[in-house]
Amino acid sequence: MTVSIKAQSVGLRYRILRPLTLRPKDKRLLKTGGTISGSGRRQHVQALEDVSFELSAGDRLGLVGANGAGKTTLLKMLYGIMEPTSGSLSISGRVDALFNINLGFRPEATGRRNIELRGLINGWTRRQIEEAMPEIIEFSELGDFIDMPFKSYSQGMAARLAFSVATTLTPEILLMDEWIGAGDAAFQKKAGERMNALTGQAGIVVLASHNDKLIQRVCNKVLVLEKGRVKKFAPLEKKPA
Ligand SMILES: Nc1ncnc2c1ncn2[C@@H]1O[C@H](COP(=O)(O)OP(=O)(O)OP(=O)(O)O)[C@@H](O)[C@H]1O
Repeated sequence: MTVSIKAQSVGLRYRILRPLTLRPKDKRLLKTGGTISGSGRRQHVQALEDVSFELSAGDRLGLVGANGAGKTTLLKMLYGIMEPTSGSLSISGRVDALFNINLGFRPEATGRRNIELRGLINGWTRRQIEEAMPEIIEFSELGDFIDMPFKSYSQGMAARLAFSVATTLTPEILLMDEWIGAGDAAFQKKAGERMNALTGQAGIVVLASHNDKLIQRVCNKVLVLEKGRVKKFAPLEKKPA
């Protein structure tokens, strides 16, 4: 099976029930967020509208846009947490996501124990986990900290652990949020190389970030969202280093 993502005129509308207010609407055009509509208590936010793009094996997409432009909403849809309310989205390939570094990690458990737990949650066998363990620990470069509780890790150390676990047994489609920027320059370089390897093995990476340099380094395509609409979807020219 070939790995691919195809979004055709995808839209997503959040429904909101808000308390009644007599306060007049703020008519100023805001730069952030989708479009609010509706009347009375029943309102909705159009977070994505008419979003179309196609990705195939080997693509590394950078998802960019201002706060509230719809990046997280799109990632959640690609992950299958939410269905589009209009248009169609078809995805072939096993999807894995790294949205929030701390999500799913137990603060009191050691890094090593957390690797086991993550593995079990993701459906690995104990044997697979045992076999992958040395590589995960080595890639994370956490050294003796691997046997310290997760809560004693810095954000960057947590990012190293999360990334190492998620990419050692390679997913076909990897979705990621800004957090990868938490790693230091050396780790980001290594992570970038691993993402290249992953897409080299016919995978797809989608990375939402406000960090232009990171997107430039890691991605080959960019999707710019503005208030839920596609402003640009284009190949990314590699700038000379
Ligand atoms: N659960 C929700 N209910 C209602 N509206 C929501 C919900 N989640 C997000 N939105 C709205 O959808 C729009 C897009 O939000 P989203 O989180 O996708 O943006 P983003 O591009 O990831 O922003 P940021 O850069 O700030 O993380 C915003 O207008 C936001 O207010």
